[in-house]
Amino acid sequence: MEKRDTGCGCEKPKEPLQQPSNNTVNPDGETSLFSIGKMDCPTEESLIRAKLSNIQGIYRLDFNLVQRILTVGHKPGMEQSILDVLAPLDLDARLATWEDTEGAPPAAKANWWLLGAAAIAALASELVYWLQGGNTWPVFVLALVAIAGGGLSTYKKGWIALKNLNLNMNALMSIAVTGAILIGHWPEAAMVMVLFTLAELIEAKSLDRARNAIRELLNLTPETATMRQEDGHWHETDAKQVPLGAIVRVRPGERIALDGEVIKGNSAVNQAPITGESLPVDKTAGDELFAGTINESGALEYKVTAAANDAVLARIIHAVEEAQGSRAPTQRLVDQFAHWYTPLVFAVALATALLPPLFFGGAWMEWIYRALVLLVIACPCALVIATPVTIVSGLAAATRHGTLIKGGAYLEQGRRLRWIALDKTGTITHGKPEVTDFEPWCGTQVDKVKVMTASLASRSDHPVSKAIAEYLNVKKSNLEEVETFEALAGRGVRGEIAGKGYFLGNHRLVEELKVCSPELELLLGKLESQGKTVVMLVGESGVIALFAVADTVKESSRQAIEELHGLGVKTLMLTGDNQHTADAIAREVGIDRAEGNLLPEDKLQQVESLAGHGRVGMVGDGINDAPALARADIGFAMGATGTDTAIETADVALMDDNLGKIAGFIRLSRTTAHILWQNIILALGIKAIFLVLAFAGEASMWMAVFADMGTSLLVVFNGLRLMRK
Ligand SMILES: Nc1ncnc2c1ncn2[C@@H]1O[C@H](COP(=O)(O)OP(=O)(O)OP(=O)(O)O)[C@@H](O)[C@H]1O
Ligand SMILES: [Zn+2]
Repeated sequence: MEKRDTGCGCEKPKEPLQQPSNNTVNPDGETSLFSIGKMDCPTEESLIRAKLSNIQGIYRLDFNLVQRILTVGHKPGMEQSILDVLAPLDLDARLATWEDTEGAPPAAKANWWLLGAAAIAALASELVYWLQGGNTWPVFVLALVAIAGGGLSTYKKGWIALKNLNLNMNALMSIAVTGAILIGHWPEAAMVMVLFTLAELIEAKSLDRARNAIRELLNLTPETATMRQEDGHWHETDAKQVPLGAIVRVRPGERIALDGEVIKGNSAVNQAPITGESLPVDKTAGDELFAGTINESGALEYKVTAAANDAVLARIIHAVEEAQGSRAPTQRLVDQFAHWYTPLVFAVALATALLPPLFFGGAWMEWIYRALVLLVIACPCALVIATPVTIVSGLAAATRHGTLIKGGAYLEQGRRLRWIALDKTGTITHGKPEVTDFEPWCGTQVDKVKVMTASLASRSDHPVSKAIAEYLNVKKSNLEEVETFEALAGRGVRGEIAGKGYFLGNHRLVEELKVCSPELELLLGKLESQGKTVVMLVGESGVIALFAVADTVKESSRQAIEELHGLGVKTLMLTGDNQHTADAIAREVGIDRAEGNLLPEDKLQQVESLAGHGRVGMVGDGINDAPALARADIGFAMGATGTDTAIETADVALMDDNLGKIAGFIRLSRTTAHILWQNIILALGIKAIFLVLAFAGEASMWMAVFADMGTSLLVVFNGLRLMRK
């Protein structure tokens, strides 16, 4: 259990963001994170897996290659023994937490001078060999210098792998280089070793870029904040030291250092770092501010509401980093393939070295050489690295646009969505309805009706109730005491005032109470066909008054729906509101189908009934949409800056309430899939070509290393391309 120091003893620590949920859960188990400093190429992963997977008490292993984090689910108290098992692998393993992964350990320091000298020695060896027409002692010496300078670490890692009966790239390279030496190809052995080491270094560097892409978002928050001291002076303070409740000042043009609530001043704030929307938002006393956003026009004073490491932005970043650990389906497929590929090529190489000379009179030296080339080709590195780099770049791009994706799997699945179900209130509309009509129904005194209604409505958080309470504007001291107050899901509220029962609710409720009448029905029909929502105050003698409220459609909704249709995605509106209103709003924004009068479980059922027609996404703002959001293949939460629960429960959280982000997400998912397949075809294609060439004796060893290095770099850069999307 990890605790955050919120800087205030009485503050309850927030729950850590959820781990991706597709893991086996063991109720009495613990989860530990290990930082594996030298886990660069996926080859190290299989080494660790082989070591740990057979140990009693370990039930889960998750590798996050990009962050170099290994998550182990195990019986309590096993941390040290896990470290002991990992120690001989020499991978620099240590216990870690998500908080202290601050910039994952940098790639092993490259000794460029040594590598440069090794490269010169290798080239010189090649040159001398060519000038003197054969292997002379200077050729040996130069080649040995090159191999020692460039390849010792490869040999060391290769040896550890071989000892563990693991054929990783280092093992294959060590065998290939040693083999080349044994058959007298000295300069080539030297060249291959130097090139391989260089390739590894460049690859590690490019992975660092992907790794830091998300971290860089965190650098958006200033290190210091201007805090008011007890004596009223302003003082520049380390942002991490600012306690909750402190008063902080931010000048125009400055970035906001901490989450807070404005207490003084007016300004426009650019919230793009969080919402991806660069249109400034006006802020005044009482409004929320987010760390990392930019204060544009005026000076603001605000009260700090979250410690630095608890800011919305910090929590987003942790969520995305954890999301990188969950494997996308393609990645699992590729991993499985790689698992078989290397041993298979190794077997083929062995056969190539032995069979032709033994049975078909081939020349030994020639066929052994071809076998060695095959070994070089056997590395699946490019293939295995291609997927995580692409996915992580995609996740980073989405985060930059204010879309928080909770796992690579969702990014991959997004392009398959055929239906999007949308909630009405707060998703398509602003969710801030206003009262348009007030009609007393029976001859009760209007003033009394207002007080009764306001007393009930002010007890509820529902937008409709809030609108009514605001409209009636009854002084707090005049409100009646409400007893046994109760919210009736999808209907309204009830409570007792002065011993008498009252209801405030919709048509469904009125029908259930059997107090409807044809006259009422007529008026309801008229108001509803105008897109209004009607609720009624009901007393013991029947309906007392009618209130109609109308919500406005967001300007962005119409275009967002059009974009979805353009992508071939069908839309369905699901709402607890009446069918007339549902139809009116649906028509206004161009939604394909609308279903009204739905209770939360009906929304779930609607989503379920779509499941037969391809993947289904559901967009909602939380409360009565939760079951449907959970059932959908991808659940989208709107306006996640407001609620922590949205960040934590949804599969994809949209940081502001612009529906257009859904189409953006689907497009990004399609591009990601494109690049993924490009990468896989590229990696496999180049291998296939070289396999044939090597077999035909047309490929030399260092062509093979070049090809391998080139492919790795190509797929990494191709993947990083997504980051600019
Ligand atoms: N607390 C309440 N006060 C007043 N009316 C309510 C309340 N709760 C529900 N209602 C009535 O019941 C209807 C359905 O409510 P529900 O919360 O299920 O969905 P909704 O808010 O209308 O919209 P959506 O499903 O699109 O989010 C509301 O439109 C309203 O008429
Ligand atoms: Zn009726």
